[in-house]
Amino acid sequence: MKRDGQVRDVIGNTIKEKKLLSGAIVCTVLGAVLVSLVPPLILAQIVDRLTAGKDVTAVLMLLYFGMLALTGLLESVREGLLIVFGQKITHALRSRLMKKFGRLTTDNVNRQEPGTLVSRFVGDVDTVEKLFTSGIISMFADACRIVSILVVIWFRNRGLSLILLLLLPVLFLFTRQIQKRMLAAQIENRRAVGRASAYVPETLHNIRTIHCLKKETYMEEKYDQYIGVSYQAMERTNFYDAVYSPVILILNAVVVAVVMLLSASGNGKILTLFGMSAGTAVAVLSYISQIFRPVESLGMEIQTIQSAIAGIHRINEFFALEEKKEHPKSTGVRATKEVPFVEFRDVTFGYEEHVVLEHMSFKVMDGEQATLSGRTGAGKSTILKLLLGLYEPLEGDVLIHGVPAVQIGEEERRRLFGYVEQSFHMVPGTVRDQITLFDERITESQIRKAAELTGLQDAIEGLEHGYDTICTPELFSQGQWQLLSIARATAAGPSLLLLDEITANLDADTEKTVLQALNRAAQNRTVISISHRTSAKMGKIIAL
Ligand SMILES: Nc1ncnc2c1ncn2[C@@H]1O[C@H](COP(=O)(O)OP(=O)(O)OP(=O)(O)O)[C@@H](O)[C@H]1O
Repeated sequence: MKRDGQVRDVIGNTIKEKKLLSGAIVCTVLGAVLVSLVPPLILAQIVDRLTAGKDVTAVLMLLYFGMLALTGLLESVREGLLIVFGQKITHALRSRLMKKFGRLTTDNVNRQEPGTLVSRFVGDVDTVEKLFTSGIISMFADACRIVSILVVIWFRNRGLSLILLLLLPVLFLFTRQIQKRMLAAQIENRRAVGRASAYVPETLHNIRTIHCLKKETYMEEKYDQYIGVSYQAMERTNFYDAVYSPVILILNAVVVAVVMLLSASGNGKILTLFGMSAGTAVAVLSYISQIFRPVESLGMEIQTIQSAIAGIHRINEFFALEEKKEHPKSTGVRATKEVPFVEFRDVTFGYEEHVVLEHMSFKVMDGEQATLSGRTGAGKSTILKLLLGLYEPLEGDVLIHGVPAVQIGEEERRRLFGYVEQSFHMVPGTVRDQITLFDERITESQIRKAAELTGLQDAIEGLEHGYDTICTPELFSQGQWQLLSIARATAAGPSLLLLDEITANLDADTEKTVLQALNRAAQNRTVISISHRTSAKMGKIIAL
């Protein structure tokens, strides 16, 4: 596991980078705790002066309201700063997650389920943000608050502080019990929501099959089942929430009543513990309500921290996934007459335990055209993946102009390879973006040349905004999308075209158009293709 990939390090780095912000948070947290202790003490003095028939000075009144205002101000500044800090953490974490995603091995990328991946980036990162906005720091502030109030009450009414010392642990345990149950329900809810959100894109993906097999009812029932589990878990959370608050309020009222009754009892012994002036009584009342609130929040904060720990654990699991090996990148892959363009030299490769290619050797020379042929599952697409450097051979060498395919640098890839798959994968953006894939090195004339080569230029120019039209799935027909695939593959002028059953999903007429475009694109290029259709086979046959 790479240490620098962990959530803890992202948080640590953010604290280091934002020293001023972190310092300001500590100051406002401690400041708010200390300043909030003062108003009840001033109030006690005011009430004591009034009951003794003395005047209350304007300064005392102003000080009281001033301290109240300062407490409010410090608390709001603290909340604001915490939100900013939480957002910095979120930003840093999401950027790090995306970086990690880009570095995953091809196998690990294939294994990611869209719903689960989205919940790593969204839900889990949000729980880490909450750790700061309403978890660990608020918990520290609340703990400071409870201790400081207990200290002040100890000097004002020893009896009450003893009652509170006995009561607070019980209250805390009760709170924890409730929160634990709530957490279990929330986790169940999150899992159900994850399953339900993953189910929607999955269903959309298979919607044709579902309609063909008339499986709509099964689909609806399955979705209902997922959201049903989620609603049940939410109802349990709401129930605990509804029970907890009234219990706390009643307890608060009972403590106040007991203390007031005892302080008015007239019994000398009781009064040594509970006796107090009218002013102190007012202050004590205020402190009691102040001490219950943080105990109540403490439970919530523990829950937030627990969810964040679960979120952190899942994010750390993602960070621990295996990354692509770093290879020294080649800077200049040069074509020479003596070295084959593509060479498989005694290659053995398999996915985990499953060996697909054994001691495979073949050569394709510069400008040559070859078709990979073999039964389904023989490993034809795997050969293209090895050529693209997505996987490394277990044994032997996969060479492009004598250089191992995995060592070909990013800059060189588009100049070397043009890859056309069975179906087109649209990227969000315009028609131009589909062709360039946001590669700024591809010029306007290269874009137009690629469109012309595939015979798509009239269709594109006929669109309302031409090359700047935003793409939607219904913009082109299936055959036209496949032509756009060829335009995308040839735009950067690559010397090798890799074609993976590009006409597999097309009717005979469209296949003819695509093959004509392909023949134009294949001029002066090396081509390795896979096709089961005899009509689409090009050049020499490499049998698997
Ligand atoms: N990412 C993967 N993880 C595990 N096994 C895989 C993976 N990709 C392919 N395979 C397996 O490797 C074998 C070869 O697959 P490949 O797609 O290369 O075959 P193919 O010859 O192109 O087949 P087809 O003609 O049906 O497209 C198959 O048994 C397939 O199940």
